[in-house]
Amino acid sequence: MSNRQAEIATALGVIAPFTSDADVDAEIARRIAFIQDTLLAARSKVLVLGISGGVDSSTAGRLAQLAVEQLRSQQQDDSYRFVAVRLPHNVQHDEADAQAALGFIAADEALTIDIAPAVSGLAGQVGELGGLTSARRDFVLGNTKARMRMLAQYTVANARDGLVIGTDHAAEAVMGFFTKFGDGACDLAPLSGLVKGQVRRIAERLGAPASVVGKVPTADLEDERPGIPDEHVHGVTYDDIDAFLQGQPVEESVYRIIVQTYDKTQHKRDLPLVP
Ligand SMILES: NC(=O)c1ccc[n+]([C@@H]2O[C@H](COP(=O)([O-])OP(=O)(O)OC[C@H]3O[C@@H](n4cnc5c(N)ncnc54)[C@H](O)[C@@H]3O)[C@@H](O)[C@H]2O)c1
Ligand SMILES: Nc1ncnc2c1ncn2[C@@H]1O[C@H](COP(=O)(O)O)[C@@H](O)[C@H]1O
Ligand SMILES: O=P(O)(O)OP(=O)(O)O
Ligand SMILES: [Mg+2]
Repeated sequence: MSNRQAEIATALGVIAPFTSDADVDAEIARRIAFIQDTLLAARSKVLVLGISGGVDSSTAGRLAQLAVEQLRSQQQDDSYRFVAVRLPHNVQHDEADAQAALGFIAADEALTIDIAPAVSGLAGQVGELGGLTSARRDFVLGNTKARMRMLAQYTVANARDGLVIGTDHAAEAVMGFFTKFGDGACDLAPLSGLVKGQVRRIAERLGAPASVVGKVPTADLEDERPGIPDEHVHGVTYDDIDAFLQGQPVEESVYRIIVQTYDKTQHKRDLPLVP
């Protein structure tokens, strides 16, 4: 393992590879306890999370649901709740996958908020967008969609005195693959420090259907190119990223892409710059 690999893995809190189902179970229990401790410390009883149909939000959502179910029984208090939020932009092209995710999570409550009217309302007021090519405008509005989802989740959380869950983990964090103050904004991030394969392993162990466990990761932010796989954008695979983070040898080109991307996106993992 190179010094940079070790330094980055440490900075992102990457945990040791799982060697058995017992390791996976222990990690599930630790993360459920983290969610519970966070709620108790914040004196909050409600968790809110957007469910896209991807494996990350499915896993974080199921952990949240299990956390509140246990709290209800431990605290003898029925007001602990998990609210799953569908946040399509108009009609989501893979809505069936999102419904399968909701079926697996079995949330106390499921809401749907279409973000399209808010996104187009804002876009109509921003003159700068008119001067962009259609592809560039679509990309810029992709980040606006991620931020609108953040606004929707915080609006629900504010109304319910709840906390917003984020789904960032080490394999996304290292690539800065989130919209700053969009899906990167949250109150607690229970998947932190996991690599992508570990998220899938946890999902599987929690009983997620194979279609959810094996769902191709996508930010799905662009209207003109729905469902672009993250790996096409990264230029490296999640297996490559996981291997890098777990200190295994990787191709020179993979190493270079990951380290360069990590350095370029450092501002997203830091607090805002101050004088
Ligand atoms: N799978 C996912 O989780 C996911 C989700 C959303 C977006 N994405 C991808 O992530 C990317 C989004 O990131 P982005 O970079 O386009 O938009 P972004 O808005 O997240 O980050 C860019 C913004 O960061 C600020 N910034 C840029 N350089 C800075 C610096 N050196 N110091 C301080 N601030 C700086 C500027 O405000 C800039 O507009 C896209 O590739 C998108 O597809 C992935
Ligand atoms: N379409 C969506 N509906 C609800 N929640 C969503 C949707 N798309 C994204 N989200 C939330 O954002 C995070 C990050 O998604 P990435 O695929 O990693 O970009 C996701 O886990 C949902 O919580
Ligand atoms: O965050 P999600 O649930 O959309 O998962 P993925 O990042 O794999 O698309
Ligand atoms: Mg996704």
